[in-house]
Amino acid sequence: MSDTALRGPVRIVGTGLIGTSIGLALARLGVVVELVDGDPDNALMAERIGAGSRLVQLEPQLVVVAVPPDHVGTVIAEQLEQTDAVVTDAASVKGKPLADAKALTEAAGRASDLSRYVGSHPMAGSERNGPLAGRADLFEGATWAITPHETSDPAAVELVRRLAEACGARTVELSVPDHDLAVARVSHLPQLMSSLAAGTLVDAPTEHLELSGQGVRDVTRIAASDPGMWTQIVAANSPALSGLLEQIRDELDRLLIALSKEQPGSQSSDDEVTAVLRRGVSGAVRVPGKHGSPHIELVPVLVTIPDRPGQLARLFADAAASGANVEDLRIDHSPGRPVGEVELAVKPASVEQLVDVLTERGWSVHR
Ligand SMILES: NC(=O)C1=CN([C@@H]2O[C@H](COP(=O)(O)OP(=O)(O)OC[C@H]3O[C@@H](n4cnc5c(N)ncnc54)[C@H](O)[C@@H]3O)[C@@H](O)[C@H]2O)C=CC1
Ligand SMILES: O=C(O)C(=O)Cc1ccc(O)cc1
Repeated sequence: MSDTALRGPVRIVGTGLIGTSIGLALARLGVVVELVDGDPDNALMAERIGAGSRLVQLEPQLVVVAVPPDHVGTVIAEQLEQTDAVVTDAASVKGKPLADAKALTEAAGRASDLSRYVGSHPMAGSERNGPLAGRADLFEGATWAITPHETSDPAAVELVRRLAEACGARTVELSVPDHDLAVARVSHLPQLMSSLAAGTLVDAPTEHLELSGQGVRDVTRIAASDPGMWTQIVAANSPALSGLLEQIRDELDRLLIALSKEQPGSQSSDDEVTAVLRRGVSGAVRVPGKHGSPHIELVPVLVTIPDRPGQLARLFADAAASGANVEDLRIDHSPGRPVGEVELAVKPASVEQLVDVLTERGWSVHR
């Protein structure tokens, strides 16, 4: 294999959130996309929303496996056997699919097929699943990990890189074990922490929940993710995750001991709490900013907006008129309340100008 241009056809096996999003991104570039799914309704739905076609007569150049982690290795081995295509997958964990595919190809006496397989993992998604959650721009500006193994053909690696770039992502190449350690930290542990925090709300009285603000919404958003899928991800990455969970357990133990031994407010109990909070600040500033760029300090500017049609459009027009670039945006709106709160995040140099222009134009602004 020497031609590494992405020409298609691309066969997508698993037309849920990720498969459909990849199909939509490629189809809009004119690449022929074939859609395959164990659930015929999902393939039909993906076809209807323009992610490709269920019937493509041509042999695929590339197969993308986007099924739940437990099934990925089997589908990779099947596709390596049934086609001459390069095969990649999108699974959230890379060690288990590779081990499963390796065992199956070796058992079939076809170990050399594995040179056409290169693992990959788009680092974008959502707490929703299924084809209707798919979006052509899901991977725009996202990072996409590429995880070649020992016998991956360099030309196959290049083709998978072209796939990620065609979807608008920037690629990062790393080994399979490194990938699994990294995602344990930046994705799998955060998922479990979100689920644990949200779990404490199950029995909370309604009047407690009514006090919910943006903090609890941020922390619990991904707790709504599919438990079936995440059980598979967590099980497949258990060694890397166990180490991190032990670290958290030790910190929780120290915190609990400090809180139980001391009267609240006493010096050593406060020191332990402050240490936990300070470590959190130091960790949070290390999370890179959007598009994989280094973290930049942004300043939130809060604007109260009336809950009436057209108010957001007017706010954005006024923000644009100030010359400030809105780097990030959050809307906090509780149903039933007559106003919402919009947080515009801007670079420090733009704050003054933004606040002045919005105030002049009658907005209620606070920092
Ligand atoms: N949900 C997310 O945010 C992200 C998920 N991923 C990974 O992408 C993969 C797909 O995840 P989603 O799209 O979220 O799941 P999904 O649940 O939306 O879609 C999975 C699809 O695979 C189909 N499927 C299941 N087993 C199959 C088989 N053996 N053969 C053919 N089709 C089969 C299902 O019918 C379904 O349509 C998973 O491996 C996941 O770890 C990667 C990045 C982000
Ligand atoms: O919704 C979010 O913020 C996510 O982080 C989605 C996500 C889920 C699983 C992955 O393997 C990668 C990304």
